[in-house]
Amino acid sequence: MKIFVLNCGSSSLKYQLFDMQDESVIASGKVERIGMEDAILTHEPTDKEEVKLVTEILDHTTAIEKVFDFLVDPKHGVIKNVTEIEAVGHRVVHGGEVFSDSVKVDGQVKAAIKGTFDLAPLHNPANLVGIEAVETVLPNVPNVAVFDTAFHQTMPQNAFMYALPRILYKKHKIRRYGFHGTSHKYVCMKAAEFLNKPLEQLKIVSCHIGNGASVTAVNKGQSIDTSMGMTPLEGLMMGTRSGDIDPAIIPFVMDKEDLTLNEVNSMLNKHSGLLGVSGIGSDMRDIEENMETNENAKLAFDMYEYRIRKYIGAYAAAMDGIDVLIFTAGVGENSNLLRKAITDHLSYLGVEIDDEINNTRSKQIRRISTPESKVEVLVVPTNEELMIARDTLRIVKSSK
Ligand SMILES: Nc1ncnc2c1ncn2[C@@H]1O[C@H](COP(=O)(O)OP(=O)(O)O)[C@@H](O)[C@H]1O
Ligand SMILES: CC(=O)OP(=O)(O)O
Ligand SMILES: [Mg+2]
Repeated sequence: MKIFVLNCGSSSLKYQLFDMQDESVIASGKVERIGMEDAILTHEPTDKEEVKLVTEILDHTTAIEKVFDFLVDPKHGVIKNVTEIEAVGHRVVHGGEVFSDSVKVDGQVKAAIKGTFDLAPLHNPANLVGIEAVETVLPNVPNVAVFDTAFHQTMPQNAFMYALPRILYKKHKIRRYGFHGTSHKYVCMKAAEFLNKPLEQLKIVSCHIGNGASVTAVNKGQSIDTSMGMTPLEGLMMGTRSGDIDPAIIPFVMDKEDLTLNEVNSMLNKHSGLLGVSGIGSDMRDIEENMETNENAKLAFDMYEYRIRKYIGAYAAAMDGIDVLIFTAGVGENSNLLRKAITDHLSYLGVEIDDEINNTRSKQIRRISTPESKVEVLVVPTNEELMIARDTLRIVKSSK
């Protein structure tokens, strides 16, 4: 069965086409700058040459039509007809309290996704547009929604409630939800497999450190706490997001700088984090390159690392110990410097890493701790798209 996976952002989309017989990727790609005259579509067929198209793409439906054109293109295509696609899986960032598992999309599901627009204004509208665009282009194919929040629905109340007046939870569902669940779930499963131990026996701290970043405490296979909250802004310092701050700063800055709600939201989500502190950029590679000579870059790195380390300590406390520490996503998989800086300060937990292995680049799952280390420290490449494809297959099969 061929399954198409779509991850729609507000101005971009990423896709992968899988052959589920052996879970191989037939093609992948992305469309950036949707809404502009010079949008960029990059299509990467596994067995053919990559192709880039710069053209006007004003909305997601057009973007998806163009992607499907490439999938069947005589030169760059990988399938004869789009009808070969039997199901489509969508990353939906916010599932609110309604969804604790992936679901087949119908009118009710779409209404529920709409109902969470307020909780994830940057992500969910784009995700729904993606679903509706596929419905237009492939009207008879089942769509499955896979939620970032689903894995965290096992969090206990003491972890997910904010110490705010209770009425706000009742009226507006203001609580912590957590994100990157698909990734945290995948890497924990992979780690247990790699260690040849049942997931149900492990206390895992999973660090998904990408552009967006979150740490999750996974006890016996279940998420019991995570650093992101009602929105993907809480917790760690990120590429452009502030993470935890004193909430009193918001009205203070609005008053002093005469900022509107939109402006302060944009400051916290798009102009803070590594970018805001370093003044250089949001990409960890740029921070690392400048860290020796630029003290703001050094400070940004130190703050970033310190926050992750504090959350690891907090989650060791939450689970009364830790057996496995996982690093994943763009920064977590690639930055040996960051992993070293964090783990050097975890000796109180019995963490010890092998510098040589940590410094070796690889795309494979690997152990970077020494045989003496009391905690297994692993680098696990994440694969949210594969997880979405698997869930899509499971849901489509079970609904037949
Ligand atoms: N070699 C590297 N060293 C340090 N950071 C890296 C390296 N390669 C990629 N990154 C970081 O990974 C980030 C992207 O991570 P990714 O998980 O792809 O994010 P997202 O899915 O949220 O866009 C980039 O912003 C960059 O900072
Ligand atoms: C939820 C979230 O932060 O996603 P991303 O890392 O893709 O920005
Ligand atoms: Mg990501």
